[in-house]
Amino acid sequence: MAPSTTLKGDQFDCAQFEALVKRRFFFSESFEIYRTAPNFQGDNRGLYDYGPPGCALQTNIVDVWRKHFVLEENMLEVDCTVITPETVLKTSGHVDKFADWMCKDLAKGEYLRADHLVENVLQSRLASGAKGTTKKDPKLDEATIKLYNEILAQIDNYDGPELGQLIKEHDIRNPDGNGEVQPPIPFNLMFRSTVGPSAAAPVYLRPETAQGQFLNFRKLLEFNQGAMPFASASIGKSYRNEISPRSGLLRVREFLMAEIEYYVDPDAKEHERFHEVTSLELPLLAKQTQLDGKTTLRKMSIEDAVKSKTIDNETLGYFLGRIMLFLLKVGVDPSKLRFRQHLDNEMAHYACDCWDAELFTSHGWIECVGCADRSAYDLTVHSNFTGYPLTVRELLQTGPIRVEVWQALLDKKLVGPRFKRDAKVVQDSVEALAQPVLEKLAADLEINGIITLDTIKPLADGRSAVELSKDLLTIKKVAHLQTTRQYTPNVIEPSFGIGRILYSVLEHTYWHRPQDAARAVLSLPLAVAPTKVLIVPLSAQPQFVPITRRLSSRLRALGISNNIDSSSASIGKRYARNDELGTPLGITVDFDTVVNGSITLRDRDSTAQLRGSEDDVLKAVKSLVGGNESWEEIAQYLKPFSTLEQDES
Ligand SMILES: Nc1ncnc2c1ncn2[C@@H]1O[C@H](COP(=O)(O)OP(=O)(O)OP(=O)(O)O)[C@@H](O)[C@H]1O
Repeated sequence: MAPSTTLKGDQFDCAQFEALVKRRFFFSESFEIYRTAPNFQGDNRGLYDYGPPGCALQTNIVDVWRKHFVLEENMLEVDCTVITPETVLKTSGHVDKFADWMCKDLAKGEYLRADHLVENVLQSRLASGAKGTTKKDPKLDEATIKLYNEILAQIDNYDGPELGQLIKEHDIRNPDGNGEVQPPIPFNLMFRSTVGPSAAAPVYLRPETAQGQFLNFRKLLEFNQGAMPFASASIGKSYRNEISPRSGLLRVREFLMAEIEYYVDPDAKEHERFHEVTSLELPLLAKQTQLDGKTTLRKMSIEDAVKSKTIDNETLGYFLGRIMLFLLKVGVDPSKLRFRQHLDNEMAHYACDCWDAELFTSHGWIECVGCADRSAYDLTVHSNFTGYPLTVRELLQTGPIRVEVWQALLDKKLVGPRFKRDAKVVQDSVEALAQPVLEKLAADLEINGIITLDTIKPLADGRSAVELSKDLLTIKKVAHLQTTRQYTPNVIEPSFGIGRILYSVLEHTYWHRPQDAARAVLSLPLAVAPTKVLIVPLSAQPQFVPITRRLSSRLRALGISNNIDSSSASIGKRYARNDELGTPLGITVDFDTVVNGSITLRDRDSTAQLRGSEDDVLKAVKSLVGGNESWEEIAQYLKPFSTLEQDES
């Protein structure tokens, strides 16, 4: 796709940008040197390694994320396993439904993601057909342009058969070779394996961190002393066997996710900190706008969006606001951010509203954060399958009320002698049964006279189920005065793809100096820049060595990452190299330093320089890194300096 991002008034140059990322080793393809090795059978598409600046940038983005969400909101962080039993993902719906529609080009033996195929072909027809210079690309008429734009505006709304219809109707072919493609079929995106030498137990690599959080809900609620609402959070790798990963870090098969699950009473989706975000203006692309075939953004305050029900509820609105603040903090360009509402077909069947934070890059608009109201779906299905209540019990505000509930009673005189050491486990397993499970078991017991109950812990002989007959167990409806209310929380889930954010930030902060297209800069914010300070001695003179070492050690003691560049390159070249790495500050040590101890501080973006004593400059650096003072403020106590500026060219 043609690059159309503009930065600081210049045309974004995709090739130059990619060369920088590679040259400075932010990231690169995994197993790269094997690609050309003889008989290499592997497929390394969608797999990437991060180099030193990429690692540091990722760590810093995650660090800002943790402070912005986990610490700021007292979220309960968990770290769960990647390897997940099939049963868990069958229950969550992933085994049956976590699939994309795929077309095969039989002639080429290529697999293509159906929605991406339609999107790419129509977009390139629009791009070349607007000019209509060749026979192959005749000028498109107004009606076709309108139709293509309408299809593109709701491309995520089509299911497989509908995509198949579009492919047929518009004669869409594989752009690589122009071959016809087969009708779309679903392809499950999860990587499957087995555990243990017997290979009997099927497992998957998790496609999201969410399920591990849901399964620990009960323990998290207890940890939180039963108080609602609350959030859990998790940062970890997820795996998706993408059909055709082609857009670098944006579509990979292994990626770092940071996910929040906010558990809230379904009848009270207000948020106590909503007032903090009400006046924030979000660039919204609502469902109706897309259905009208348009992509016009509407700026709306969060307060108005929630009031008008454009955004379903306060909690969802609150998180969209917090997501925007986070993205801006790590360096996203606000003019390249939008929140797009999911269309009905695109949204999971259980979700009631869903918005994606999308960032504009040279690959078009890319979803970087999904924010969905998943209702009570996940906790309910896991609870129903396991019989383990994933619910909340709260005192009724209205006082006691009379209700009918299912009650299970074990005959204590019989249970002890029959189950001996296992009697307590059996008793606890019966008590853990949720109401819908009890209702079903009551019917089974009535019909069969016996039921099989999965126990919450293994029994002494290793089994994990017992049979209970009518003489032992009675399940009946009883009336009682209810003083508490039990409900399954709804879950609001902001889900971040760290790699997509990192890549977009690199694109958004990339530009080059107007006087020289070869001098590229990454204006990464101080908070996420891989290295905060570059220390450069004017030359390789030995007298500078103890000074640069001391400066480095003092900065380390302040917790500020730094790097000494005492290579023989000119000072301008050394600064240029570090501008490409996004290093925001530079300290220069020169002959005056040896005489009077003064050093120079350079600002990456403006190349402005200030001079002062070592103590004053380090104080200024600490202030800048901590976000306590701006460049203009430190200029009040440091002196302007310009001599070195000429050396930079
Ligand atoms: N293949 C991938 N590579 C990198 N990041 C991804 C990938 N798939 C998902 N993500 C990230 O995880 C986040 C949450 O995942 P979600 O399931 O909502 O994505 P998705 O809707 O499947 O994405 P897409 O439609 O682009 O495939 C996304 O917003 C994105 O940042």
